[in-house]
Amino acid sequence: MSLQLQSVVNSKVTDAIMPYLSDARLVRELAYINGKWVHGSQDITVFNPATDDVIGHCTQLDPAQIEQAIAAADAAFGPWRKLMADERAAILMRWHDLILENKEDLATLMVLEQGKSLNDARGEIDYGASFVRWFAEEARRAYGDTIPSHIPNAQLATLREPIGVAALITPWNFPHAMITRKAAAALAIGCTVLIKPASETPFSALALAELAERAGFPAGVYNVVTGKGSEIGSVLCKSDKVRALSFTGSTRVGKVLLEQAASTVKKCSMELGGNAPFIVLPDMDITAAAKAAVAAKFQTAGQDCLAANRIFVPYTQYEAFLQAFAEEMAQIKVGNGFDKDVTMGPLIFRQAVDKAQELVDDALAKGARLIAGSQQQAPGTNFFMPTLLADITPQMKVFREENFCPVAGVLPYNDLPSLIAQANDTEYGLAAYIYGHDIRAIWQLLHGLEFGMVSVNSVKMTGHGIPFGGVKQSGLGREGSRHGFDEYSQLKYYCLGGLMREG
Ligand SMILES: NC(=O)c1ccc[n+]([C@@H]2O[C@H](COP(=O)([O-])OP(=O)(O)OC[C@H]3O[C@@H](n4cnc5c(N)ncnc54)[C@H](O)[C@@H]3O)[C@@H](O)[C@H]2O)c1
Ligand SMILES: N[C@@H](CC=O)C(=O)O
Repeated sequence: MSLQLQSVVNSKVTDAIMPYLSDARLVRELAYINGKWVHGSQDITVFNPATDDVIGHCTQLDPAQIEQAIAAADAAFGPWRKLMADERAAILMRWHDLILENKEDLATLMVLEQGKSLNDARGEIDYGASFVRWFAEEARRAYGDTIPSHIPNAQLATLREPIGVAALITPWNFPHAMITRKAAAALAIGCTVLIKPASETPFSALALAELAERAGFPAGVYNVVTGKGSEIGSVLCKSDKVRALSFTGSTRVGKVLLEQAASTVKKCSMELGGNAPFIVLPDMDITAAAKAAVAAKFQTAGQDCLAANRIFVPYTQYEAFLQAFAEEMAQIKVGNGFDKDVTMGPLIFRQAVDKAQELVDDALAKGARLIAGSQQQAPGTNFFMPTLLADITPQMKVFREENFCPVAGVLPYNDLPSLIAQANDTEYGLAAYIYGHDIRAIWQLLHGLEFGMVSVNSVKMTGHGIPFGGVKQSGLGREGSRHGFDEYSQLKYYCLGGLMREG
C-alpha cells in the first residue's frame, strides 16, 4: 500500500489556532513520514485544556502506515550514518536556530494544547533547543576507546556506532523538550527516528517536524507518527528494524513497552514516573524552604515528573513551615496560560481533576489535614486549585502514587535514619530535593537516598549537560549529558591482530 500524501494543506485547523501564530505553516495536522505529510484513516480531536475548545485534529495512522514509516527510517539510516559528524551537526544546528527563531509561535502552540503559562512554555522551548545544540556539539566527540592489549602484536579498540532506527515515544506534559532531548541525541550519533507524541499535544511535535524539514534533514531521517499509543507501540516493538526504544511517560505504560520490546531485544531507555521527596533540614530558613518547596511542587501545575510530592519537615518547625508554605502557595495565580500574571494553568483533562480530588478525599478520610486549597475558586472545569495537605502518611495515595497534580503533602520527621527510610519508601526513584546547610546531614542523605538525581538547595536541577534519569521503577538509562549517546549507540570492539612490532 502506498502512502496517502497530502501537500501542505491544513484544512481542518480551526480558527482557534491560526490567529495566534505568525507562521501558519507551523500548524500541521498530518503525520510526517519519509519527508511527506501523510493522512491516516481517522482524526483525533485536540482540545485546549484551559477552555475545552477544539483547537484542531491530528491524524490517526493505521498499523500498515507505521510499518511504512519504519521502512522509510530504515532505508534512510545507511546514508545518514555515513555522513560526517560535522555534516549531521550542521543540520542539527540549523534546526536549533529555527526553533529559537520560531520560539514565540512554538510557545503559543504549546499553551494552546498543553495549558502551561506562556512564560513556562517559552522556557521549555529554550530548554528543548539547548539539547539540540548540545548534541550537535557532542556529535564531534562521539569517541571510542583504545585498549592496552593483552594479545601480542595486536591493537584493541572500540568504535561507537549508531544503533539504527530509534522509536521515541513522548508525553504531553513537556511536549517539546521531551522530544528534542531524545531526538537530538539519536540524530547526532547517526540514528534515524520515529517520534510518537502524545495525542493530547501533537502540534508541538508536528511543528518541530516542519522545522526539521526546513533545517534539511533528508527524507526518512526524521518521522512523526500520530495515532493510538497502544497500536503504534505494539508495531514499533514488534519490528526488528527498530533497534532502540526510548520512552518518556508513566511507569505503567513503560512496563508494557518493556515486555513488548523484549520480543525483539531492543535497547530500551525508560524515563518514567517520579515521587520526589523534598527534605527540609533543621538549620534551614523556613520561609526560604517553603518558597523553594512551592516552586518545586507546582511547576507545570504539579504535572511534572520532578514535582516535590512528599515534603518532609522537622517536627520542631512543622507548623511554622505549613503556614509559610500556605502563604507562598497563595501567590500562585491560576488561569489561562495566556493571561498576564498567570503562573499555573489547567490540568491536561477532566480525569486529571477527578484524580486530584480522589487523592485529597482519600488523604482526608485517612486523617490528613486540609490546610489550604478551595476548589470553588477553580476558573474552569479542568482546573484544580493548589492544595496543601498536612500529616500525610505512607498509607495514603497522595504519599504512594505519583500524584501529578497540584496537591502538596507535608509530613514531620524526627531523625535522619527514619527520614531516609520514609523518603525511600516508594517504588519510584527519579529525583529528590534537600534544603539545608549541615554538610554532614546532606552527605548522609546524598548517600542514603535511592534517587537518580538529588538537588541540594536548588529547585532547578535539569539542563542539557546533566544525566537525567531515575532508578528503581522510575526508569532505565540517562538523557542529556555526555551519557545521552549511550541509549542510541553501541560499542563495537575490534582486535587488529597479527601486527608486526618494531624493535
Ligand atoms: N522521567 C521523565 O523524564 C519524565 C518526563 C516527563 C513525564 N514523565 C512521566 O510521564 C507521565 C505523564 O505522561 P503521560 O500521561 O503522557 O504518560 P503515558 O504513559 O500515558 O503516555 C506517554 C506516551 O505513551 C503513549 N502510550 C500510551 N499507551 C501506550 C502503549 N500501550 N504503548 C505505547 N505507547 C503508549 C501515549 O500516547 C504517550 O505518547 C508521568 O508518569 C510522568 O512522570 C516522565
Ligand atoms: N521537568 C522534567 C520533565 C519531567 O516531567 C525536565 O525538566 O526534564
